[in-house]
Amino acid sequence: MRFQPAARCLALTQHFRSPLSRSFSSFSNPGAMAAVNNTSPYSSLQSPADQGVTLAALPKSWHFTSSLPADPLFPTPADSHKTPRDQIGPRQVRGAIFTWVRPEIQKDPELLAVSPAAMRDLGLALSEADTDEFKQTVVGNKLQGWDPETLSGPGYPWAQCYGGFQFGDWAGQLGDGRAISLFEATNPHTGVRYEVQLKGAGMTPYSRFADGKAVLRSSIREFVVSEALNALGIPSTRALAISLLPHSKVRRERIEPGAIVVRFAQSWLRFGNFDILRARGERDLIRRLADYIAEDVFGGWDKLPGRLANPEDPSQTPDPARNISKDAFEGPEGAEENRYMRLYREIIRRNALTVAKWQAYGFMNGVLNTDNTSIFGLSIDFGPFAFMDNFDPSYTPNHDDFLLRYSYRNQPTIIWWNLVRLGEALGELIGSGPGCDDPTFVSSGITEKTAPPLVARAEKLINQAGEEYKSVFLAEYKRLMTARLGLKSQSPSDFDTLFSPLLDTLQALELDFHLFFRRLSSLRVSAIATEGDRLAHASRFFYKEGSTATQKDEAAARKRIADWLAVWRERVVQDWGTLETWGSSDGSGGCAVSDEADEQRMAAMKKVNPNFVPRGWILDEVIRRVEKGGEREILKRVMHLALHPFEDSWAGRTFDGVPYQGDKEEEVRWTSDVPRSERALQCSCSS
Ligand SMILES: Nc1ncnc2c1ncn2[C@@H]1O[C@H](COP(=O)(O)OP(=O)(O)OP(=O)(O)O)[C@@H](O)[C@H]1O
Repeated sequence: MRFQPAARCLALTQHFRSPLSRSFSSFSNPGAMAAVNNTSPYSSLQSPADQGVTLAALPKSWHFTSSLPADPLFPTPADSHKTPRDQIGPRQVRGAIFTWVRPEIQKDPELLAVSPAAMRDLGLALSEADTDEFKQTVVGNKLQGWDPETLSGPGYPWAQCYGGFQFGDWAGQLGDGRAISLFEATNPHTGVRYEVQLKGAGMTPYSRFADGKAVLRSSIREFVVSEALNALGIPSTRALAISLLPHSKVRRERIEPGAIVVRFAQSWLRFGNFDILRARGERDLIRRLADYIAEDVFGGWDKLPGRLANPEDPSQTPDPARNISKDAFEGPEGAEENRYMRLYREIIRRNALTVAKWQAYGFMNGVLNTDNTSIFGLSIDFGPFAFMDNFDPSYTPNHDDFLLRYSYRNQPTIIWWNLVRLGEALGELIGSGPGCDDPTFVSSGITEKTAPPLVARAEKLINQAGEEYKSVFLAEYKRLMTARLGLKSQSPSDFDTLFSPLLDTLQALELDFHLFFRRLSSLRVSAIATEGDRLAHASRFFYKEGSTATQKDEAAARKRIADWLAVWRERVVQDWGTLETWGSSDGSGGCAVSDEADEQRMAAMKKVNPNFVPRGWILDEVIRRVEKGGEREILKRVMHLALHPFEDSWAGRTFDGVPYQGDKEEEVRWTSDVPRSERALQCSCSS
């Protein structure tokens, strides 16, 4: 396996290490959202396609809390509810996966915006956003499934206990310090179940030294990016709504307005949920949590991927077999894989796919600690995230990340580093192989005698899994880059001849990553048939004012881009050309791309190369205008673009039968060159 060609986007080879070396201990009418100017627009936007249900009718459950152990201090919801809210302060919580805790009551909350796509995906009618039931539920004032009078009901809110490695060091107990889950909701049409959660709803036992609040600034960022990532096809936690808390003044670097984002995910479990149990030696809880994830989150042990045909060469098994029975063991003696290995494999593969998408789309989380790495493979926790402006592999959006640990280039390595920590937590279960259900092992764990083969097996399997991670990552990265470049087939030489030279060129010439792909999407093959054509068209990739790099030697910059375009054009002709079109305007030897085929290629490229990404400077503008100017519509407009990122334009068009007014000038500005002073912004972790 070669990693050199991908050096611009991954540095996987350096940081692989012996895994156990340390210790063993659009809603149906998504266009609707921004189509209006009134402050409570949603009811006017119902369309016949709105098949959603009311919040009250949405099927709800509490599998998480009924399957896993609660904080012993509050064994039942009633115990928690009877306790005055201000007495549920920070402390260490042992022997538990979560604590029952209700959100604080919020006075005069103002619902600022909802994501129509999120409403749709949850199965909610958009008109629900206008109801008091909805507005009170999304800030935690109204609890679903709980009657405060009788202190009873099918469910009660909770906060999770987790820990984490932050910037490589063990940070101890973290937990949901300002997130409180309300219920699980199952979309009645799709059957997909989500855990619905508030962020910024008050203190929990996991708040440590902080206040349980979230500021409007970071809430807007999370609200928009969660939905933007999902619209780009990148797995992410989601955001349903954002509310302003007018009476909440939050102290950060300055006093800022408080807000609550209601968000949802198929699972909010993080690697940190296992880290804390391992750190505390709570091995029975590790097993219980692993069982819960396999059975409840992933839908059953038989859904998990089995052993690879040839673990030495994972690329031979791009889609490992599933439907393997819970108790099956696969593999040779000393490397037998049990169901916990299959669970680990599922988590590895999901995260490999997600980080490949981040790399292909130039997204950086900014703080990839283990408490910010999802068991479900979702992008999770949006602090100092960013989309790449100028392509720079060493860029980190995190102002405080001096060592560039979470820079673009390092993301694949870091996710693997985190996966190894997870492997350590699951190591005993993975290493036990065919003995995982042995009663002595289950009750008492390993002994001096049983440890060595167990450790050896776990080490072997986790190391093998590292190869699988790389393989899944690379395959997905190649797939996406192939699509982004408008190619139908993959060639083994693409990494060396196309991808790496492109990334090198973007970096050397300080070109914008996203604009490059989008502008390439509308470049006709017939327009770059000759060297002269290519040199002429090269400048479309420059900033209007030229860049520092191109100003130095614009002719050389044009030449470099033209050379790359020549290689790209050949590959496009290979994939889209036909002998029948010989002699067409393209005029390439023996085989050419018809105008019709080229139109198809350009349309396909536009479907994978976004015109809009919520860059730092755009979010800063939105925040400024909402905070200082009291604007509200801008939130709806930015969300509309985030939910329809691949369109050429938005204002004045109709989306799913609903006219969208928008703001033409604004969207042209937001999809053009990033203003010079606003490129590659960084932000701090304060939120
Ligand atoms: N204002 C706050 N009050 C209480 N706890 C906080 C606050 N800010 C952060 N935390 C806690 O500190 C830890 C790390 O914070 P981080 O910023 O990574 O997470 P977050 O943004 O609060 O949460 P999430 O990962 O759920 O989006 C988490 O345990 C988080 O709950």
